[in-house]
Amino acid sequence: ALFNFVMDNEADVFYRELPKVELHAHLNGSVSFQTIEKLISRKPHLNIEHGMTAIGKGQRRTLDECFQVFKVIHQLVDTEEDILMVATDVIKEFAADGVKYLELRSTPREEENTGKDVNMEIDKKKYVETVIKAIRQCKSEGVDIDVRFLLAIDRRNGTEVAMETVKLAEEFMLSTDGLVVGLDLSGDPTVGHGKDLLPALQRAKNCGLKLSLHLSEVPSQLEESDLLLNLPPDRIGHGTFLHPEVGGSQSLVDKVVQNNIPLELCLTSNVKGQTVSCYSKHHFNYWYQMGHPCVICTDDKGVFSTDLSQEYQLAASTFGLSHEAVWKLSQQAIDYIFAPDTVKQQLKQKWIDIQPQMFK
Ligand SMILES: CNc1ncnc2c1ncn2[C@@H]1O[C@H](COP(=O)(O)O)[C@@H](O)[C@H]1O
Ligand SMILES: [Zn+2]
Repeated sequence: ALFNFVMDNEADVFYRELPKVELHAHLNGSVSFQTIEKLISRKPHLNIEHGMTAIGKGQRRTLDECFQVFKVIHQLVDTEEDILMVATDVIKEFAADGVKYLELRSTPREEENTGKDVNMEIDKKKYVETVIKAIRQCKSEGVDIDVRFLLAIDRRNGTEVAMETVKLAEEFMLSTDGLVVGLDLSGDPTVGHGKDLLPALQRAKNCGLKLSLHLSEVPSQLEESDLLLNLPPDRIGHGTFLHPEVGGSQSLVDKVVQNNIPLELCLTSNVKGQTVSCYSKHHFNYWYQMGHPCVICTDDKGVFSTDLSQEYQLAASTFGLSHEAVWKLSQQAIDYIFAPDTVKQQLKQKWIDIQPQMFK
């Protein structure tokens, strides 16, 4: 029974051995069952149970309920020690799943930890430094994965916090020698408006930070999506309701196509969060058929009880992709990473080295 929580299923060996690129992973949504166990035992007074932090097999929640889950996880992850452990565990888990390049994203948070040791206080700068420390530690331990970091703007927090986050990202881009590569715009899509965040996002773009924006994750955001597409962003998260068949518009699709903006697609996240009714109706099909750049991602592997191997296998079984097509899908994702060309070349070589073992 314990293992039911661990993972819905385990992917077949082909998908586990497939070298993969993960471009859409929220740190606190990626916390595994095992790590949650450790956090719960550190904080028994919170009375948090597993059912509150993950959505298991066959279960679904509204998107709104998903955002309640993040609040619970944030309660469990509120000290420097927690953040360091969570980031380290998440990186090692992605590596164990065959991910060779990972862009982690996380919202810098400040936690007062009132009543506890003053040393436990954490500010946004310390938060970012701690994630970077975890990335560097994994690297020095020889974990076989290249990890980059995107600072996330929670749309709920408005103009000023967004600008503050951009400045922080700018600072860290320079001081970490390119480990911080860009920004993410995320958070409850029903709260706040993209227009308030445009100046901050524009500034980010101007100073060389890359942008990955959650766009049209829920219906009826045509105006906001249009505004944000004019930036344009370097990648799009979800884009579930961009195309006309689901209430989007052809002009939005045209903007995405003309700017050749890759989509980060997260099948289980959308099905469990109920913005997509079933796997076969996922918009992966629409964009993939068109030959548009699509990258399979997990979004929140902990909360949605999945991993990247499973997501590739689900895409393949749902849409009838051959092993060759799946290989191509994972290989093409290299072109859409935010790290520089030298990194892309290294990854492409890795794929070339691994290919013969997988197609013998
Ligand atoms: C399910 N679809 C989604 N849509 C929008 N934002 C999401 C999300 N899933 C996660 N996040 C964003 O990531 C945060 C948790 O990780 P971090 O604390 O930043 O590491 C959430 O609070 C939310 O802002
Ligand atoms: Zn997301």
